[in-house]
Amino acid sequence: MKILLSDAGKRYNREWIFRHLTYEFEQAQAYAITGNNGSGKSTLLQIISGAVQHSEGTIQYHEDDLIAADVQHRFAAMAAPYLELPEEMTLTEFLTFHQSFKAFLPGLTVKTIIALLGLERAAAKQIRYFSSGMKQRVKLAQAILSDVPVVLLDEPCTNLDADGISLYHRLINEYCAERLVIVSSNDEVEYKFCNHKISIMDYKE
Ligand SMILES: Nc1ncnc2c1ncn2[C@@H]1O[C@H](COP(=O)(O)OP(=O)(O)OP(=O)(O)O)[C@@H](O)[C@H]1O
Repeated sequence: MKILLSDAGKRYNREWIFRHLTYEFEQAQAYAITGNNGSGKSTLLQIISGAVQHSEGTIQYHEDDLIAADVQHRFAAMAAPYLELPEEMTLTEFLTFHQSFKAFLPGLTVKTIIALLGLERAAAKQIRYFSSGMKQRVKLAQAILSDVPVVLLDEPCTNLDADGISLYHRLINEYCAERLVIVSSNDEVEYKFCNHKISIMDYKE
């Protein structure tokens, strides 16, 4: 799996958020997108995920051949503070539902994932009653444990306590070595495992 950005740019109204971004993301590598608040890190990650449309240039996913733009989303999973969980579902219902359209990594079941997250006692609780840190653990699990080659993480340690941060590092170490991981963050705790760093500030006009 490769993601190729060629002369990519994004403009909101008259303001270019970034421009002339040419970059190759490769399998089994981890990338950090860094930059000041409001510089465009989340925007770039959402463009890579396909959730936001870029204004110029191209974003291509390749796996042997070029992957059509309308099916790129099948190859990536994302966790972000602004992506909501279905509040009315219980944790078990949500993970079962998720699995019906995006399988989890081989060997993982809804039950083992709940145990991995340390959320056994909340398995039958509606997500609306979860704390912000509990929700963040669930978001990380659905992104990192989905059976997809590309994992996109926006501010992955938002709302996590020390145990939650250890869980995050454990999930990365155990499940991400062979995948293409991109983290958008300003906090080294979130991206210290990344072996490539992209500063969005280098792609301002
Ligand atoms: N839908 C939108 N319409 C107009 N402007 C937007 C929109 N979304 C984001 N922006 C602007 O794009 C810029 C980049 O925002 P973005 O959220 O990508 O920054 P960021 O680097 O992730 O910030 P932070 O570190 O605070 O999370 C900001 O100036 C923001 O106001």
